[in-house]
Amino acid sequence: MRLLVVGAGATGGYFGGRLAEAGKDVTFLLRPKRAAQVREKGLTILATTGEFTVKPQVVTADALKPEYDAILLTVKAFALDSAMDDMAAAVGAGTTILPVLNGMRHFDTLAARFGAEKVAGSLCKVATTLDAEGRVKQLGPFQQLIYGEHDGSVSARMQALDAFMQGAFFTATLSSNIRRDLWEKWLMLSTLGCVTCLMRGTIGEIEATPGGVAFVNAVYEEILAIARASGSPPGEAYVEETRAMLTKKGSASASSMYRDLTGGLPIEADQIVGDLLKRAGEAGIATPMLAAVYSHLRVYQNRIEAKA
Ligand SMILES: NC(=O)C1=CN([C@@H]2O[C@H](COP(=O)(O)OP(=O)(O)OC[C@H]3O[C@@H](n4cnc5c(N)ncnc54)[C@H](OP(=O)(O)O)[C@@H]3O)[C@@H](O)[C@H]2O)C=CC1
Ligand SMILES: CC(C)(CO)C(=O)C(=O)O
Repeated sequence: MRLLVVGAGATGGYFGGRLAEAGKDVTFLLRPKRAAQVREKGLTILATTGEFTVKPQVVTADALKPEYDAILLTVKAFALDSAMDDMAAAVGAGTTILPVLNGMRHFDTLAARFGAEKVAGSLCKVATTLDAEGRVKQLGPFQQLIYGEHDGSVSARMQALDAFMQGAFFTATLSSNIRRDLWEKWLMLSTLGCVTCLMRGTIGEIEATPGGVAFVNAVYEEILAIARASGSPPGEAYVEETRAMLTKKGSASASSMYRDLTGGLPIEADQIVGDLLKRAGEAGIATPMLAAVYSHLRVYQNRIEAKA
C-alpha cells in the first residue's frame, strides 16, 4: 500500500511522521516552501515520548501521479479547495481519501469533487502544533486515527488500510460505526473549542469561575441536541464521560482552535461551529449559546481575513 499525506502540519506531520518512522510507504504532498524545508532538514517530531527526525519522500503538485492507494488529507478547512486542486492528479480509480479535518462539511465537498465512493470516514485525536522551525510538537499523550466506511461495512479496502496503519506509534482503529464516531468527536471538539475560545481559558480555568460549569453545560446541551438529531447519535456513556471531561477541575484541556485563536492564526469557525448552527436551523433546534459563540468567533475571523 502507498499512502500520500497531504500537508506536513500539526496532524499530517505527526501521523505521517510516525508512519514513516515505522517504515511504511508514505509520501508527503507539500507546497514548495514546506517541501524545500522538509527535503533539507527532514521532519522532526517533538513527541511526548522523545524527539525523532525522519527523511520522508516528498512530492509537489506538479510532479504528482495517480499511484497512491490512499490519501490522508490533513489541511485546514480554509485550504480545502486549493488542496483538492493540488491532490487531484493523485486520485486514481482505486484511491481512498481519508480526511482528518474537524467537523463534517468537508465530506460533502470531497464527495462532490471526487465521488462519494472515494471518500471514507476518518478522524484523528491528537494535540499537536507546529513550532517556528517547522517541527511538530506533541502537547499531550493521546494519538489515534480512526477510519471506516460511512455505511459501517468492513470492506476489503478498509482492511488493507487497517493492516497498513498498524505498527506505527499511534492507536489505529478500524470502526464499524464511523458516523457515530465522527459525531462524538465533533460534539466533544466543538464544545471544547466554543467554551475555551469564548472564555479565553482552559477547561480548568473556566470550571474555577462562578457559573463556569453551568456555561459549559449549556453549550454542551445545545450541541448534544444537534448531534442527537443527526441520525448517528453519540453513545450515552460517551456523552457522560465527555461532560465530565469538559467540566473537570484543574484540567489544562483546550482545543486546536483555541491554540490558533490565541496565536493570532485563522480559525475554522465556519466548519466547526457555523455548520452546527446550520444543521440546528434545519432540525428546528434552538441554539442561542452557540449563535453567540459563532458571532464572537466570526468577529475574530473577519479581522484576520481583513488583514490577509
Ligand atoms: N492540531 C491538532 O491538534 C488537531 C487538528 N485537527 C484538525 O486537523 C485539520 C488539520 O489541522 P492541523 O494539522 O492542525 O493544521 P496545520 O495548519 O498545522 O497543518 C495544515 C498543513 O496543510 C498544509 N497545506 C495547506 N494546503 C496545502 C496544499 N494545497 N498542499 C499541501 N499542503 C497544504 C499547510 O502547509 P503550508 O501552509 O506550509 O504549505 C499546513 O502545514 C484541521 O481541520 C484541524 O481542526 C484535528 C485534531 C487535532
Ligand atoms: C479533540 C481534539 C481536542 C484533540 O484531537 C481536537 O480535535 C482538536 O484540538 O482540534
